[in-house]
Amino acid sequence: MASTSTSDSSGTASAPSFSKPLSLPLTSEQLDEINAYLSTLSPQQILSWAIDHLPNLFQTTAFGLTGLVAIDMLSKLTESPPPLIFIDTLYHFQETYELVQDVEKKYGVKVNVFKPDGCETVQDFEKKHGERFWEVSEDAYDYWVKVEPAQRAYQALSVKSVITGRRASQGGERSSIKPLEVDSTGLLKLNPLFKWTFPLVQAYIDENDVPRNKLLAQGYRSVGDWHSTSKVKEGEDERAGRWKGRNKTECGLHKDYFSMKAQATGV
Ligand SMILES: Nc1ncnc2c1ncn2[C@@H]1O[C@H](COP(=O)(O)OS(=O)(=O)O)[C@@H](OP(=O)(O)O)[C@H]1O
Repeated sequence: MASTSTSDSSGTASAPSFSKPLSLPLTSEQLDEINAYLSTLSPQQILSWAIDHLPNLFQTTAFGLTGLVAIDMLSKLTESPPPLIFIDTLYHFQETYELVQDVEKKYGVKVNVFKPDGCETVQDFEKKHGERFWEVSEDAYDYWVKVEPAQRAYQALSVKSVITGRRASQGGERSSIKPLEVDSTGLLKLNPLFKWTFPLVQAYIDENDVPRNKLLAQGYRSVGDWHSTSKVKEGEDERAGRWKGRNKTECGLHKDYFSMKAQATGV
């Protein structure tokens, strides 16, 4: 797949012209070229480019503020925004489940919900894995509540590309995040707000009256499972309330699938 580049009159931005949708797999040169271009764009422009270029595109979201900004932007860019994927770990706060309904109602977008394998309720999950399984093995817990259901979702829906809500200013492993990534399974991951800071995200949410998690008004900032999410103090990092006091900053969804699977299943 050859690409041609076009420069505007100022000579600053160079738009690689790839097939629509992109044909996969991308070479590392193509990925670099795309990232160099996307890095010059606004989140809305990145999302428009994604709608045109990314095959079988979905948005994976836990309805965090960043994902909500993307949902709102997409609703203003296209009549048929990418469908959503929500991995229901069964341990979300009630307020998160209410937010899912608020978003469905306001935007009329389809939410594909995937739960841990063979489980409809927490009781089902605890029958299989025991109570407080996250205290037994964090990695195995992450695999069975998020990584495996996500992989099942991608296969069931023939997903080739997802929009995520990760940003560089969230720090840790995200500090050097690029607009477009290819994971070890070949899935394309687009991070349209990779450059935005928390205040920018918050201002967009307020200015556009985007529905948000009611827990935010109580001092929470980043919301995951109830047993690993706490409030943050003024001046603390936005993700400081996730796995507080533990040496952990990621839920496994954005780690290498094959090593997560091997750790949890031995295969
Ligand atoms: N449960 C679930 N279902 C679907 N997608 C999910 C889920 N958890 C995380 N994500 C995706 O990862 C983005 C970052 O989430 P977080 O900052 O909460 O971190 S973490 O992934 O939980 O470690 C998150 O961004 P948002 O869209 O802002 O929520 C999603 O793109």
